[in-house]
Amino acid sequence: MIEVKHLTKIYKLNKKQKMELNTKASTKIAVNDVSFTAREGEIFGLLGPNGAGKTTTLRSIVTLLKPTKGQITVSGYDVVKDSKEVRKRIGFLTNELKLDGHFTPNYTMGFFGRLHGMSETQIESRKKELFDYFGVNKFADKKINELSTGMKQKLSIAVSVIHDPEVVIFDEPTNGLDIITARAVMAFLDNLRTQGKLVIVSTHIMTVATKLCDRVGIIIDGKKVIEGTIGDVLRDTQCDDLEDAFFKLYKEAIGD
Ligand SMILES: Nc1ncnc2c1ncn2[C@@H]1O[C@H](COP(=O)(O)OP(=O)(O)OP(=O)(O)O)[C@@H](O)[C@H]1O
Repeated sequence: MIEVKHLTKIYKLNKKQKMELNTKASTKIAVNDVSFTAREGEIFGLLGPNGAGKTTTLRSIVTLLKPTKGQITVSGYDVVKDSKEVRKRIGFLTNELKLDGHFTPNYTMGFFGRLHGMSETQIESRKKELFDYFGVNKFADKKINELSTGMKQKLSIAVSVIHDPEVVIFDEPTNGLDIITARAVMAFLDNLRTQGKLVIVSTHIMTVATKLCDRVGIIIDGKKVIEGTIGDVLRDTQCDDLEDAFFKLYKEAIGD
């Protein structure tokens, strides 16, 4: 289980950031008192427009950012005090993960497996499972530079979950992917849910959330405006689809 309690993240802004945001303020509240719970066997979606605070929330969960206020626990471990224990249990996937193009998929999987303290036997068996699933076998000894974009993306996912984590956090899972790769990624996440893993994804694409997520939390301008199953959200907003519900909540939140 992941419990996010009253998470607040405030960034200090440098001169350049102040100019970009067109503000004189010296800080930016990226996440403002956000709480939610996600459980094993479900895909929880963190939804919101660009800049809403999704990435900041996910990076706080995976121990890459320290919350300014509030507390997050992953399987009972505090992300600040027990960050090592949290990292063992989590796979963090982002399309920004850059693999070194001079190495092969085989070498890369071994390298990351060893980083996670896995034995060579464990690495080989997990590698086989993931390469079979994503169809990487034919390319396992080619340089990553020579692979197609879709294949590189599938390999990045395989690398991120080499240690078979119980929790998988995926920032914008389908962003920038072609339709075939996007479908393979969604099927993979669905499969993780079937295995009883806890999956959290962030997305601003409501059709992806509708297809994939059991429950969602919608964040607008750093604040959570609703949490529940897709059915709960539709009922509470009296809308027929998630996109309409999202726009209704967005208008209410920004006071339009
Ligand atoms: N390191 C930082 N320093 C200052 N401000 C930041 C920093 N990182 C993010 N922000 C600001 O915090 C807010 C939330 O950003 P965040 O990346 O969490 O949003 P997001 O919902 O993931 O959106 P996107 O999909 O655009 O990444 C934005 O206004 C962003 O400009």
